[in-house]
Amino acid sequence: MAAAPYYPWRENNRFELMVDGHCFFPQLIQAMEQAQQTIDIELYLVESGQSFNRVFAILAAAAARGVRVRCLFDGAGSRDLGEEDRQRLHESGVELRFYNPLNLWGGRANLHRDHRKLILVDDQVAFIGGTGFTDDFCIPDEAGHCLWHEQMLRVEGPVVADWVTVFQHQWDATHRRRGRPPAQLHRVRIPPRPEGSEGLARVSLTDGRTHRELVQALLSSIARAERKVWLATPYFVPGWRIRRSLMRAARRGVDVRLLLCGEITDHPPVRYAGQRYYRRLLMAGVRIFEYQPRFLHLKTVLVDDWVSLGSANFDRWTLHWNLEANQNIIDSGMTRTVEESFATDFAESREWTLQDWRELSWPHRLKIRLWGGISRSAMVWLGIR
Ligand SMILES: O=P(O)(O)OC[C@H](O)CO
Repeated sequence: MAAAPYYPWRENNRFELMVDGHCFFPQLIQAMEQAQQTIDIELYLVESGQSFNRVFAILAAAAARGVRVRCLFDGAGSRDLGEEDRQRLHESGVELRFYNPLNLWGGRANLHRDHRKLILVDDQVAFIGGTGFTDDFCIPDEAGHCLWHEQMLRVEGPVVADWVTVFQHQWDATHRRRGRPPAQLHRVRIPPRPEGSEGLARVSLTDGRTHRELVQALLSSIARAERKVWLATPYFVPGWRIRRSLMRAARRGVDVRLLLCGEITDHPPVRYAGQRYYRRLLMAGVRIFEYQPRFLHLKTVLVDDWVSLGSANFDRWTLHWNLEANQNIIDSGMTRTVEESFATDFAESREWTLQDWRELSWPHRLKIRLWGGISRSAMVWLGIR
């Protein structure tokens, strides 16, 4: 059995947190414009539109000046990337691969998705986070806001070499997809927390078929939490282990807060399905905030001074099926920045109380029961624990 990938902590890295498309999209564009050797992109959501047109122009120009440009897009997440756009990528010299294209006869195999979001430039700079190349993420409205509230991380330093390995591995694996070995889940040894508090970074992954190291790392951090566990996700349907660890931490006095989406969401049923956990979480002392201004799409966790940011929603569904990638960080500057970002978002959120739960309207309760029941049945039917 092939060993699951294992990435140690690396020292001397530099980070920059970029909040929302109006901030990170121009930086992504600029980095790709300046590429001299390689641009490697692994993304879930990619669709035709203004943002793709801008990216295409940069990639085509890069390929024309001799930069090796590789795009690995998920076959489902990129279904709205038009045929013309695919064609012009090919024609401009960009190497293009699709992870697990949807197949009418594929059955459950269609559910395995590459959900990672990773952009590498010259093997020197990595961008990791939750974005795709869609207008909702990248193109601001007249008020200067992008519809989806998102974070991306710019990383430089030794850990980038690990991201290069991650991309290369998936690029090769996608090419020889046929005849994959059967799924076999195993535990991965989590490297111990290193000494120090600056510039430390580690690649953390899940491959739903073989390992969920990213979740193991989260659970082990929460189990050791002393002060705070703040977790942001747009799709909050976690498994019982994560719910239990959050409640245990809250009961022992840790400040546990969830930052979730409010009514502005692309999947209202998922929000209702997750709300069925609110009562027990609130009773355990977990504070729940629903972000109001826009669609909150962040996937960020802060446990004391440990930060994890990337593609993982920590919901049962995607952890079971997907490839996910997060950057785990210990760095005092990043801790402060992430803390401030959470504080800003909490201030723009509605906080739930047990009183709110008791006073919920019956139509709302009905939706929670309906979508909660459907979600539970789907998990049982698909054998998701
Ligand atoms: O899967 P995410 O978290 O990248 O979000 C994309 C949505 O699934 C699109 O509906």
